[in-house]
Amino acid sequence: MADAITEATAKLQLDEETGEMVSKNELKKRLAKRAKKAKTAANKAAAPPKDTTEKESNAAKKPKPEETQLDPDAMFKEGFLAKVYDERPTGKDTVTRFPPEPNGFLHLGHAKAIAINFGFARYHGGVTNLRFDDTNPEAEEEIYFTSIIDVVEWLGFKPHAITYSSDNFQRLYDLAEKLIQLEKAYVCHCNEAEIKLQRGGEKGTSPRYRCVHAEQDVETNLQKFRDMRDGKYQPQAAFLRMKQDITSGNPQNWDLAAYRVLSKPHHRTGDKWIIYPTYDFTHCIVDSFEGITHSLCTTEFQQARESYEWLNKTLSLYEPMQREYGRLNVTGTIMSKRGLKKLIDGKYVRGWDDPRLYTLIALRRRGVPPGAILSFINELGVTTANSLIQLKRFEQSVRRYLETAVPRLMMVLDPLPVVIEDADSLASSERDLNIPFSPKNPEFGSHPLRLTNTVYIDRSDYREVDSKDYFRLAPGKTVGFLQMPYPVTATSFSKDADGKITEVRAVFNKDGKRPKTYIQWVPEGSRKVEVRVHTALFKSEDPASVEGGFLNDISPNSETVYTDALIEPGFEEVRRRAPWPDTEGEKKKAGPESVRFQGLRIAYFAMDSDSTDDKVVLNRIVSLKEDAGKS
Ligand SMILES: Nc1ncnc2c1ncn2[C@@H]1O[C@H](COP(=O)(O)OP(=O)(O)OP(=O)(O)O)[C@@H](O)[C@H]1O
Ligand SMILES: NC(=O)CC[C@H](N)C(=O)O
Repeated sequence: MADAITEATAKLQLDEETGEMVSKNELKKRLAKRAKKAKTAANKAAAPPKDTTEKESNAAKKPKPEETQLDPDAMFKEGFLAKVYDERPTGKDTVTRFPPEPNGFLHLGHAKAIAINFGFARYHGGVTNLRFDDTNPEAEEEIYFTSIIDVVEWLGFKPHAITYSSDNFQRLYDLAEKLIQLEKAYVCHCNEAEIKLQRGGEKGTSPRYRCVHAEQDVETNLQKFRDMRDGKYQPQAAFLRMKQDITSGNPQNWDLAAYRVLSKPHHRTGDKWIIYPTYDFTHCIVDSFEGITHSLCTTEFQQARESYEWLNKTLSLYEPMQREYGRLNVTGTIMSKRGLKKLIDGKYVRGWDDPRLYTLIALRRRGVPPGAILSFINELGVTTANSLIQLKRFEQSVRRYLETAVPRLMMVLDPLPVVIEDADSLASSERDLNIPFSPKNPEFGSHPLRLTNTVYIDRSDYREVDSKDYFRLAPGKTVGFLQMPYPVTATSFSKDADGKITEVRAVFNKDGKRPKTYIQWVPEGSRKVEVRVHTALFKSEDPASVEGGFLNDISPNSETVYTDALIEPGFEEVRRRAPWPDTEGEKKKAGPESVRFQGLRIAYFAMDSDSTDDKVVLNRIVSLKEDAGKS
């Protein structure tokens, strides 16, 4: 009997509706029963809600997670990115770049750009540069540089070179002079209102025209441009404009700015320069300098492709190919830098890396593995359409990834002692348990666990008054305790003056049937940990459009802290053996968040950066089932 139970518990599955571990057969029975019930309900309804019935019966035969894992290179093998490659099949000579502006922390959307640019080159045997697009000294700070490099590596990518647009300031300047000499650029002194009129007025519908400055000769333009460089103009008093094609239907051809006076010291070039090249002037040229074969960016740059191509062609430079993919946006959160800053300054969250945010440093702190982020992006696929994804879809991907990637441990959030009165009757082999870290994968190994006379279960798994639809522990009731040799029957309980149950007493049921339901427990001497369970920070799907702004949409209880949770001793080994899983990006530098595990019947957890050697703080990465814990 004892062996049979220990063996059987290894094969238990989670009943997502009740949160219990049950045998495969029992789960099948329950699902079939629920499907039948749903079907009857559906048939009874006036308009037959066919969808519901289908959904329910689909739930009963959900494919196993392994069966739904996608080829990690799927997004490069077919669809948009495969077509882009076919236009220019460069093989091992493929060179891409990921070009963030170092003016904030990267967010989940950027992970798509990283996965695409680095993944595309890697898939074709080429390389990728991490390029800091640092042409705007007004917003850049050192901390962003370090954090961006860290995040790229954490996602498992190695930049071929880390480059800076600013390293090219001299070459860019020389090319600007060349453009003037080619009569394709002029120094303009118009103000914003005048420029707007030249570009067709407020609606862009009145006739477009060039200002007098466009008529200046090369010498005048060169002199004025040098004067800009030498500090003879205040910001806004002069700027260099490209002479493109104002008759074109594309605003990106309407004599865009190439250089402006900013008079701000730059974090790399100091006060060497007071004029700075614009994005439109810089990006295509630096792509060309770096020999980029495929310059992949988001669709808001589609119109800019014309000026991108025009400039390299006009300057007779090597021409990279720009192609555009859809942005990744997620609902129910804020990702803009300004929005995040408000949340942080207002102390609504713990910082830029608060586990409730969707910056990549926050997802990392929360414990989301880099591989889960990459597989989420791969699953979404890449097209030219922008995608608006619900957070629960992201969480579903993370959950699916974690299911086979991390070990399982028993823990209780709100411990309730259970004294097993006949525990001393056990043989020592029944007390010294050996628990596998994974029910399926023997490579995860196992750890010893000693069954003590008093164990702790979660308070929510005990009820003072039993009922028919309740399957866990109650007076006189028997349930399985995961991995224990015998089922346990509750005999009595005690309460304190406030009516709170303080202790349950129980005995083994050595001759009983195999129980249908199993709950988790931890032995005496388990480690006390603080557990933080976060739910969505915002109440609505679209916080930005809530009246009065997104601060009015903040959920009052997005963080629950359990200060007295207990985790079984197997945790120490899980901690020692981190990272879980052992991926490229975490091998080199595994932070506390790489200590990940499934807390049986509760959720997936990771260690928080607030942890010390003595005090362990855990974050919930994601629940075991959709919507659990949502307020
Ligand atoms: N939501 C997104 N989905 C996919 N790619 C993105 C997204 N946001 C930015 N990128 C891409 O990441 C690269 C570097 O981004 P950069 O920091 O310059 O972007 P950004 O547009 O300023 O981002 P944000 O304003 O959202 O912080 C660019 O190629 C950009 O197109
Ligand atoms: N072409 C691009 O990928 C754009 C990158 C650039 N740093 C930006 O503004 O967003």
